[in-house]
Amino acid sequence: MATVVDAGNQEAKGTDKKFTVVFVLGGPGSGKGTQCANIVRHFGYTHLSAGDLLRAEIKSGSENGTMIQNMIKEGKIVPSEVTVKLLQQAMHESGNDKFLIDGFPRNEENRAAFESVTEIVPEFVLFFDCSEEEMERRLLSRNQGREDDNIETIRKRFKVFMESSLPVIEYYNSKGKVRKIDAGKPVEEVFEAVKAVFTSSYDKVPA
Ligand SMILES: Nc1ncnc2c1ncn2[C@@H]1O[C@H](COP(=O)(O)OP(=O)(O)O)[C@@H](O)[C@H]1O
Ligand SMILES: Nc1ccn([C@@H]2O[C@H](COP(=O)(O)OP(=O)(O)O)[C@@H](O)[C@H]2O)c(=O)n1
Ligand SMILES: [Mg+2]
Repeated sequence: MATVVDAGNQEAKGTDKKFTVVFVLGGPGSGKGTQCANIVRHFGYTHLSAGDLLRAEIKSGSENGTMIQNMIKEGKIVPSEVTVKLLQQAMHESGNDKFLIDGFPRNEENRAAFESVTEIVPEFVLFFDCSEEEMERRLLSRNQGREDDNIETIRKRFKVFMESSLPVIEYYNSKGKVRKIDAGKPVEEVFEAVKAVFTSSYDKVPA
């Protein structure tokens, strides 16, 4: 496994730049995964959820599995080295060249590591803005059997989002890359706003 990734890294230096990437960010339960499924159907991107890749890594029995599982249970952010490798590997294996990267970068370390390893600059950053009250309600009724969808871990994830992830969104905002969506509305209404962002990104250079 490591060999594949290392080969990817070497070849990729410079060549990953051919990939188009949209980062999909927002608090836990803001609807990132739900909207990504819609975007894939309409716009032909491949959806890569950093959380899903980490959960698959736990299931695969990888040597990092226990460490990843403990961090997810505590709502902490897994070291970038692990997550960037999983993302890079998934991009290379997909056969596509357009990606929605969901739930990443979640902190400054994630952002800097991805940028230096892949040299990819995101096309734009979709930011799902939603109140904690609504996100909490959604997470508590998500029913996917996730070990981190309990009130104790949810509170920790909200704290990490405010302290570590919002600054990354601010960083991209200062570069004019953020497309903010009101994610507190029903799924269909949120998707209308999302579609408008993708449609206009094809016609014009972002202001
Ligand atoms: N706009 C919405 N209104 C109400 N419920 C939603 C909405 N978007 C997503 N959900 C539900 O909320 C939960 C969390 O959504 P999900 O897409 O998994 O969010 P995230 O990936 O940001 O954590 C899921 O059960 C999903 O069905
Ligand atoms: N870039 C990332 C993304 C997720 N994760 C971990 O995976 C957990 C679940 O992430 P997720 O994106 O699936 O969660 P949601 O925002 O979809 O609810 C996070 O709380 C982190 O513990 C991470 O460490 N680094
Ligand atoms: Mg998700």
